[in-house]
Amino acid sequence: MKHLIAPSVLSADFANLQRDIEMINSSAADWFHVDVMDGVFVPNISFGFPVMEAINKYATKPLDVHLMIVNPDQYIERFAAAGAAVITVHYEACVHLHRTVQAIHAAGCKAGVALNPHTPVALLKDILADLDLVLVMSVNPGFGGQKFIPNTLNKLRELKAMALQINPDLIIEVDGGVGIHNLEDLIDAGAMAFVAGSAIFAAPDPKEMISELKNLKTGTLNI
Ligand SMILES: O=C(CO)[C@@H](O)[C@H](O)COP(=O)(O)O
Repeated sequence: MKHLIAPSVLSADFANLQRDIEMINSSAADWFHVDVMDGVFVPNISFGFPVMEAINKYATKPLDVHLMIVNPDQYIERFAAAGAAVITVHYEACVHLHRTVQAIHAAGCKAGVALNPHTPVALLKDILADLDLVLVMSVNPGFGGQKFIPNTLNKLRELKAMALQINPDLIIEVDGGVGIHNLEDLIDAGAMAFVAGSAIFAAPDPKEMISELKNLKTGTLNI
């Protein structure tokens, strides 16, 4: 399997959202990464259902929805109805994580769990078999344009080793400070899906940058 590129809509130009969505549609990207922030779980507010529905109206690729919100359970069906293909909740935001994962699957979506930089990968051992995806945060969630935290590489290696034992089909995604400068190291550490915001939208030619990210390492991943 070739690695997946998920441009983060958070870094798009919201005054020209349809234009940026169509750029992603016509690019080498695999998914749209949709960051929902509530101002409680993270110190920032992004957008909610109206924007998510607008993205879904024009997007022709799966929506990979990252919920940085408390009490995600109460919104899962609405995000599924708004077009989510993958719903990722935060480990740190869920008291009954297994129930939340069941609810995501019951809503017809793939289920992901995100880990903040300080949260050990080992805490996922007893839920890993039930997950489709783990999102390893390589910055503290809340803002685009932050610097990649190097310890993420150790976390990815540890998660990859766990996944090989427990859930070989698991998609390992990484988010925050990802770009052409570190993509190869991240692939080597075990990641296979890459969220990129500023690396794409601050590039002179965002569509060309998506192609560069997609084609950086030739061949297929050993997953
Ligand atoms: O979830 C988040 C931030 O909380 C990310 O998806 C960022 O939007 C990634 O932005 P860059 O670090 O790639 O600029």
